[in-house]
Amino acid sequence: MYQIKKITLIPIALTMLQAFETAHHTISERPLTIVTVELLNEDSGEIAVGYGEVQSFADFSYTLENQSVSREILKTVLLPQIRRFSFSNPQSFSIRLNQLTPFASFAKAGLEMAVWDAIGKLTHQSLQQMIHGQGGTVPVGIAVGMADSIDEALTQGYQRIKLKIDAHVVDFENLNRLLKKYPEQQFSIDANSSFTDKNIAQINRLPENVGFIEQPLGENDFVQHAVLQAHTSKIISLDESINNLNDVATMLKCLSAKALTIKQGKIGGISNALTAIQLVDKPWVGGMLTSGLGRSVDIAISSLPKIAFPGDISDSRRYFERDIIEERLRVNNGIISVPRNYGIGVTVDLNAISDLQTEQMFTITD
Ligand SMILES: O=C(O)CCC(=O)c1ccccc1C(=O)O
Ligand SMILES: [Mg+2]
Repeated sequence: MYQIKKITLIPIALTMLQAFETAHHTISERPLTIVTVELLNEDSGEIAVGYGEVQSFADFSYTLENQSVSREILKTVLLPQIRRFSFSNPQSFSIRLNQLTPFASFAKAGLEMAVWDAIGKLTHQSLQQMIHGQGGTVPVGIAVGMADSIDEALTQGYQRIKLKIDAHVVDFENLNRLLKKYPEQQFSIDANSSFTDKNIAQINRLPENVGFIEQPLGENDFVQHAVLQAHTSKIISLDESINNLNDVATMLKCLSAKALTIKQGKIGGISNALTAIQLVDKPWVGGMLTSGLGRSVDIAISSLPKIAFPGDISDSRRYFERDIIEERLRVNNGIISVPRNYGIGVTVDLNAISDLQTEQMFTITD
């Protein structure tokens, strides 16, 4: 059995090399809360430190749980309870977290990520081994913000290019012309809820090389998405609509979409993500402008055999002036290596974390 001895929460902010523009907002600074968990293996007496990150954003435009809400729930609801937890694996830890509150998926995910990392280190297994992923590499895609050009994505051989669009302002003829210029290149479109049900014709006119459309309609529009999915041959993937496993159940019951954007940081953690992957037809791993730590988790999840499309996992040099891991996650011709070391498999750069810290650290001990 495992027991938590100490937890720290460290608010940090990564500086984007280039602002990332979506239909919701423009992100130039990426706040994260780093979670460290000191975990005791009660049988061996051994202790390991695991690292996780809370991936909510600064504001409410993408999801209601933002960084300050995540931290408040961690401090007042989750941490006081889990001090007394004793558990035998990450899955049972996740079940206990889900029982504490159906909300705070980002907060629970950050904590659970650190527990997976620590247990991997204590049991000498990589995250990929723990979750039964396969293969030394995975194919990856890149998300291109609305202000960015696609040239970098094309020259680097990404196996899917995700174009962020705002349906209110995009010129669909130009978009289709651009997409048809590269018939061999796989694309996806992320509308971030900017379509309405009046856009069905535009969706149906998108060329063949658009593999799927992410979150065309609003976060709560399960029924409207179902109507849309029934009237288009294109695959719809839900992102903003899915914040926990209940949302996955709703999506399946309503037939809202054929695909699901898996974001472990937003669905309550790795265990919940694995459950969602088993339940849906076409799961794939979406990005959250995460640090190298979260990106390494995404790579391991992408190596599961059921993953249907290349994930939003671009090179770790792409986004930030300074990252918080020592390794570079290098994309070569649209593929990336799966970290092999114990736990999440990367070395956290503690100097970077301390230099990027924005607010006081919070600590609890048993
Ligand atoms: O990390 C990435 O490469 C994907 C970026 C991305 O599309 C995104 C980034 C921040 C918030 C939401 C989204 C999204 O998928 O909608
Ligand atoms: Mg999205």
